[in-house]
Amino acid sequence: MKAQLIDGKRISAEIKAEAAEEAAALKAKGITPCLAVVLVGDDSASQVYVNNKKKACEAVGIRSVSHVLSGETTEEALLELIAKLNADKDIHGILVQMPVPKQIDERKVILAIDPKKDVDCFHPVNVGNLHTGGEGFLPCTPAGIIELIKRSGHSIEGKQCVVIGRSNIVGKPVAMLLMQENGTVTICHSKTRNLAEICRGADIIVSAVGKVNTVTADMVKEGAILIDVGMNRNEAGKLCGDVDFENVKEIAGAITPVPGGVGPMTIAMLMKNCNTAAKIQNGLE
Ligand SMILES: Nc1nc(=O)c2c([nH]1)NC[C@@H]1CN(c3ccc(C(=O)N[C@@H](CCC(=O)O)C(=O)O)cc3)C=[N+]21
Repeated sequence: MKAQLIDGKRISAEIKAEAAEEAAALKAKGITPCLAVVLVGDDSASQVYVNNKKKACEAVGIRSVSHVLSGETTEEALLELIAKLNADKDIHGILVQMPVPKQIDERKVILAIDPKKDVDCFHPVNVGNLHTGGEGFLPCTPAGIIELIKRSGHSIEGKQCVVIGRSNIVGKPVAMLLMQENGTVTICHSKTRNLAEICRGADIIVSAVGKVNTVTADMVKEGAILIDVGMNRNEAGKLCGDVDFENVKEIAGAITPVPGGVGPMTIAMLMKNCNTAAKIQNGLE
């Protein structure tokens, strides 16, 4: 293997250790950071993610409370719960696990969360702050990607960055963060005509599509950095990313594995955001 393996497990552990110190410092001031996790329905993948988030809170010393609602929950009932959590001074972060069942409008849910408690950074006020480079939360997966690149020893400044995917949770915000790090950013998507050619010009590729083999070896420049946000199952049912890892790792300069790359970073950054939320709500930031 030619490429450096970017170890998301190790780097996320580093960040969680920093978050644990921060949480301890807050507790010394009489503030216990607390995350409320809301899960609607009994999707098994969502249950696993929510459990992982609770475990991370425990390890870091952040309190967590969970609300598990039936899949038949009405939008009104969910909005009511969010209003209650917004008003609760002991709760600093609110995370409603996505996706929500179809009778509930995801956008209304996001708008209902107090921006000061929006640790996902999904609320338009926080998205706006992200775009204007202001203070506040950074979205967990995109911020985790920037940390992965920097903490594995690479700089973004002046680099050609290609983001594949334009979702609100990954593609668009990670493009913005890469630009703020002084990268030159191209965003590609399903209607992009010459994806392979654009990728071949990239120093950094971030793939967030959700499709196996979106990035193959012929699309990668020698020495490029590959960040794989994909979470797919292959024919064998094995978890794999968007990048053809086995072949790309012989060409790339650095590459993230799936699992063990971007996924753990998302949760580590969530822990940081919970501390930030507690600080904001106590006038410390
Ligand atoms: N409001 C909201 N906020 C989210 O942040 C959010 C969400 N909804 N809905 C679902 C997605 C997905 N997500 C992941 C987090 C960690 C891993 C993770 O740690 N993955 C590990 C292991 C995965 C496994 O083994 O199944 C890895 O990649 O190594 C994956 C996925 C957060 N999400």
